[in-house]
Amino acid sequence: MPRRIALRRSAAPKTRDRRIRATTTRREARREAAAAAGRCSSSGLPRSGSSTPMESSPTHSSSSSSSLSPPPSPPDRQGRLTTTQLEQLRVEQEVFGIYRLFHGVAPHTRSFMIELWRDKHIEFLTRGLKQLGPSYHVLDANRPWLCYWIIHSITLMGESVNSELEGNVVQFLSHCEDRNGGYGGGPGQMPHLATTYAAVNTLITLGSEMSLSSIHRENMLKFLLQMKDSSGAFRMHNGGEIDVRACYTAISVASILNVLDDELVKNLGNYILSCQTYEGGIAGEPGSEAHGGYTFCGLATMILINEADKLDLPSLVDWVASRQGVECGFQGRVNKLVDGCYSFWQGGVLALAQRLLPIVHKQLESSFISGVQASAECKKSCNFTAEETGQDDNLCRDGTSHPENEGELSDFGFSYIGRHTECDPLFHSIALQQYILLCSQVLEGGFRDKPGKQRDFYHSCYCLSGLSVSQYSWSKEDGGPPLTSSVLGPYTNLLEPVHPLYNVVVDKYYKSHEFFSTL
Ligand SMILES: CC(C)=CCC/C(C)=C/CC/C(C)=C/COP(=O)(O)OP(=O)(O)O
Ligand SMILES: [Zn+2]
Repeated sequence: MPRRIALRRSAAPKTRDRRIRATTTRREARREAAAAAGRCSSSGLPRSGSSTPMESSPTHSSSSSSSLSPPPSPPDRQGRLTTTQLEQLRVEQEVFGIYRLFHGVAPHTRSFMIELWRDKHIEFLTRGLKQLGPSYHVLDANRPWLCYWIIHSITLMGESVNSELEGNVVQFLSHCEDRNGGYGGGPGQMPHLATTYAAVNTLITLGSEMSLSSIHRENMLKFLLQMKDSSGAFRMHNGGEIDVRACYTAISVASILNVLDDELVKNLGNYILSCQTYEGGIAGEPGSEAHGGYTFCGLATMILINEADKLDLPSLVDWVASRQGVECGFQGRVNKLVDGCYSFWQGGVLALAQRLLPIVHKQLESSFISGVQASAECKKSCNFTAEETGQDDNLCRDGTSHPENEGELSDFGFSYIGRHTECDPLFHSIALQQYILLCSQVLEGGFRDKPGKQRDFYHSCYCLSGLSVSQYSWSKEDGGPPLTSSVLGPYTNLLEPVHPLYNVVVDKYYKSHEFFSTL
């Protein structure tokens, strides 16, 4: 599959130049790491080859995984394992995963187990995408989602689909677009906010002129306004349910396409606020239980409409941080099992909150005396200054609203990503990478909820998105190459960074921002 790395420098504004440099540095760093490891493919990825010395030599004994046993043979220099090695590794991975689920500590971690099996993932994902053709009938109302999960996953690994597949996807999504705006789950189906979000994120991730210009923004705005309820919230579809997911998908689409207006935002913040529970997290609708998926949707929406300071952020952060368990992964809600997909839903919330820490401190200070002490403690480790956090952001840092400081509604997603933080991650990022690579990664390609479950495209997308968020969680500037110590396993495991508000790869976001801000 061809790899497209070319980025046009010509009319790029300053910020974009900075991004291009960051991208180049990231790719160079990954390439250098691959070269040092003896894997010299042009993209820095392990390459599949034909016969290798490892394959023709006798395999190492299939002895136990005790730490007294001799160190395992590494995979060959091209990153391939023999069938016997693969089988042994699978058994070890299952045992390790199950062991971790019950005991929460690693018995013995073998270095080659923590490798990201890129080629296998790309193979699994590309095969899935090709199967989405006209004869596809499984999950028929979900095809835009499948496109997004697969194409976003491929892009996170620094690859892209070939132009024929891209053309097919753009054409297919055009058939799903309603002539009055929005996208349905398949051709001729009723437009729905979830599939609209999936279709728009797919087209932005593909990123070509053909792809971006296929979206009819005026109709989209009309559709979004139709989904707006008098309460301020949104419905998933005409006559459909109202919930926080609908609010997020509507606002994410409006913001990224640069059509967000006051009418869409009216009373929305109060609705989301009414979904924050006594636990600290956010529920799907008022009166329900807090859940990681909805907490992500609620917080991202509030940031995009510049009302994050209305939420009780200290209790939200506290609730989400407490969802990372001894197994190293995240659970979605209290008393439930960990699951790889929450690596993004919960990990993403903490990545967002990391850049809201000045508001968290202010809320703690103005609440009660123990809050002031906690804030002082926290400040000592975070070391904020006004200049560091104040670069063209319009979020209130004193917990109150200042309409005179407010910028254009569609700017909040853009200014958020350029923001600098001195704060360390709010979760254990290496532990999360362990869960994703050791328990969720399937060696034949793809990711799963947990050991014992089947791989699927949804979990592949959100495990990889969570992995990216974790790898960059120590970076003080968004998108800058992380230190090797922030990336578990070989540096070739490094993924592309995502824009955590929309969950699209940052470079793709910048390209779309440039495209839609000039229209
Ligand atoms: C953008 C968009 C559409 C976001 C969706 C966000 C999301 C994942 C919401 C979660 C929905 C939910 C209540 C799952 C619980 O399932 P469960 O009971 O099977 O899982 P659990 O035991 O882990 O809670
Ligand atoms: Zn899941």
